[in-house]
Amino acid sequence: MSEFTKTPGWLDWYAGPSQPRFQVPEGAVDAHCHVFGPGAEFPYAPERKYTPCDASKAQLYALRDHLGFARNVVVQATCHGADNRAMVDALVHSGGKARGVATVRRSVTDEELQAMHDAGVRGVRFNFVKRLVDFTPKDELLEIAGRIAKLGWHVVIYFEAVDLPELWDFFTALPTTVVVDHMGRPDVSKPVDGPEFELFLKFMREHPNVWSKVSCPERLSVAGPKALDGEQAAYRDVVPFARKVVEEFPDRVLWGTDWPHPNLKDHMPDDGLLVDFIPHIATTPELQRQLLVDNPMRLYWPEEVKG
Ligand SMILES: O=C(O)/C=C(\CC(=O)C(=O)O)C(=O)O
Repeated sequence: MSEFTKTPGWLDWYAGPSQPRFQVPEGAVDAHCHVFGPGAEFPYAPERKYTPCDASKAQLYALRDHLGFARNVVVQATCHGADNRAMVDALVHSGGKARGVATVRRSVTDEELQAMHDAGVRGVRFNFVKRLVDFTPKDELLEIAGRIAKLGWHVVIYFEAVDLPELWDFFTALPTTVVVDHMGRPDVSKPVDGPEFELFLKFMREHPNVWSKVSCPERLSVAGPKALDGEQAAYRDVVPFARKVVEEFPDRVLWGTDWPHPNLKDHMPDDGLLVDFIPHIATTPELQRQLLVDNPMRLYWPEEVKG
């Protein structure tokens, strides 16, 4: 039993997800997911902004197998702060089938970075979503970026669309591949060809080192319908945004479940139905293979990619 009490109103991950109708291609990677604790083994960080339910590596890997994925990229969740032990433990027990993205502070040593590299970490996450983290000075982040670049790692950035103009200069100064979480969280009630999303597309167009995860429709959708009760065309308002990114940048997109879906307030999606969202945004077998296999393999397992 964990001594932690969940944040009031916390929604637990969906137990017993459906079998997806969409069969992901062989070797598919769930490139954005998390583990939470378990809190009794890997305590949540004192500075956390939420206390989740537990979501263990065994539960994550059972979901991977159920959905038909071959591998995972486990992203450090903010409830663990810069204590990467739960994430690293998941990598170490994955049989080489998981890579990770860490959160580190300036005080991290070269030995600690190397140990994380040996465990399978290939990136760091810089989070700018104010409800999730306290502010970290940009000079500290740039210093970290310079250090992890030497290991061949990349930077994952999480921010909300309205903050892109202010963060632009910082993002474009990063010396690594830069992966944006969830398309920079567009407001999907605005037009897909409006100025806000256009700015994000311009960010990707002008910077070939910028990639995007086209994930989290359940977080971005305003109008639904929800991925529940067998819904085969969920989150229709997100489709034009994600499809646009997939079609314009087919070799720089990633997809992930975001299991166990931290901080959802409205509903918890059925992960099987979330997989059924994929063919709505990557509409050909070629685009699906790039999104789910070729791109994540190039970024996270380059040593296994020939040529
Ligand atoms: O899981 C996500 O991608 C999004 C999150 C949580 C998060 O990033 C974290 O806790 O680290 C969110 O929007 O609350």
